[in-house]
Parts: sequence; C-alpha cells; structure tokens
Amino acid sequence: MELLQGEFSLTADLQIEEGHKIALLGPSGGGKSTLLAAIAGFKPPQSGRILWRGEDITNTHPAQRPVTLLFQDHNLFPHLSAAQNIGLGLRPDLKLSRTEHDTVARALARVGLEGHGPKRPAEMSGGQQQRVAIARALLRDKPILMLDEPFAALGPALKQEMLDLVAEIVDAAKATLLMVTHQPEDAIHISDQTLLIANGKAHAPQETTALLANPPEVLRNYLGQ
Ligand SMILES: Nc1ncnc2c1ncn2[C@@H]1O[C@H](COP(=O)(O)OP(=O)(O)OP(=O)(O)O)[C@@H](O)[C@H]1O
Repeated sequence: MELLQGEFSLTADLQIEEGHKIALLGPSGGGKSTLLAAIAGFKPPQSGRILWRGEDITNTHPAQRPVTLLFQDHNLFPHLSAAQNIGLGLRPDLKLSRTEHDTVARALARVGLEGHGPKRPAEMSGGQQQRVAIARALLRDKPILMLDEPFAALGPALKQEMLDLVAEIVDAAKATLLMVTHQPEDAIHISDQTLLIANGKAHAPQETTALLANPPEVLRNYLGQ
C-alpha cells in the first residue's frame, strides 16, 4: 500500500505472520506511527490494500478491525476513574457485570495498581496512567496489539516489567504484537522480529538479533554506529 500525507509518502509491501512479536525501528519521521495508523484504519492509504487473514480490510471501520492501538499518551478519559477507563475495554457502555468488575480488578492488579481503581488520571503519575491504558489494551483481547512507544514515561525497572507483562499476555493469547520503540535493547528484549522503517519505506520484518547484528546503513546511522 501507499499512503500520502502532506510531503510525506509511506510505502509498505510486506506480510506479517501471526503470532510474532515485532518491533518497529527506524529514524524519527520515517513513518512508524503512520504505518500503525494505516493498519488501525485511522489513515486510509491512497493505493494498495491491507489484508487480514486474506480478507481486505482497507475500508473497514477502525472499531471493526482486529486491532488495539495504544499511543504514548492521551489514552485515558480524564473524567473517568482508572477502573472505568479499563472497563471501557470490556464494555463501551460501562454496564459491567460482577464478573467483569472482577476482571477489571484483576487487570489493575496485573499492572501493579491494586486499589487504584477509583482514582482519576489526574490523580496518578504519568507511568501509572500508562499502566492503566495498558491494562485496558490487554483486556480488549484483539488478535493484533499495536503499541506506539508505550513505555517512554516509565522508569527502567518498570519498563522491563511492562515489556515482560505484554510479552506474557500476547503469548498467552497467541496474539501478534507490533511495537514502536527507539531503543534497540527493547526490540531485543521483547521482539523476535524487527520491521525497519526509514524514509517512508517499511521493510519486511527480519529476525531481530540478525538485523541488529548486521544492520543496513540506514539502521547503522540511526543507531549511531
Ligand atoms: N497529519 C500530518 N500531515 C502531514 N504530514 C504529517 C502528518 N503527520 C505526520 N506527518 C509527517 O509524516 C512523516 C512520518 O511521520 P510518523 O509520525 O509516521 O513518523 P515516526 O517514524 O513515527 O516518527 P517518530 O519516531 O518521531 O514518532 C513525518 O515526516 C511527519 O512530518
């Protein structure tokens, strides 16, 4: 597919195999967020198609796509509590059953926020807010989870913990993960494949360790090697 955006054009001619955990790596402005937005249905391509399990979803409404997309920030509704924000992942009308309330409580505990359910985002730190957003994304149970630099606001220890949690949940659900990161060590930590995007071209995913052991020039420049 090809997507035009002002002066910028993104081309992506590639296939992603289900069940992989894929890091998106490449220079700022290269098109990483644009690719995720195209897959999620927020930016329509000018030409080409996006297929999911052989079905053309190029014109499918974002809500109907098999995808959850989590941004670095602006993920939570400020007037809702942490528990309500998570509950939205289960039921958009928030009419939760007792079992669903329990699921929300477990999700909060899972991201280390037991007892924080009644708090509103403004009463929480940036990292705590992001953990709430992650809890909701994980509950949505879609086959593709896309994270756009999700852990930038977290300290190193917490970031490792969250990467491990995401990996564990993605593996358990046999889901596919696409995660934008600027940290090669995060790519090594969580991904088995890495998709390089530079200068508006998305390359086919390659094995992360092999790619980073022998990076092409554009990746070497980006990594400062
Ligand atoms: N709404 C827009 N209108 C016009 N151009 C845009 C728009 N949004 C982004 N761009 C341009 O598209 C290009 C790709 O942006 P994109 O956000 O996908 O890059 P990125 O690889 O995610 O960068 P970063 O690592 O800095 O987040 C950039 O050159 C950017 O200036």
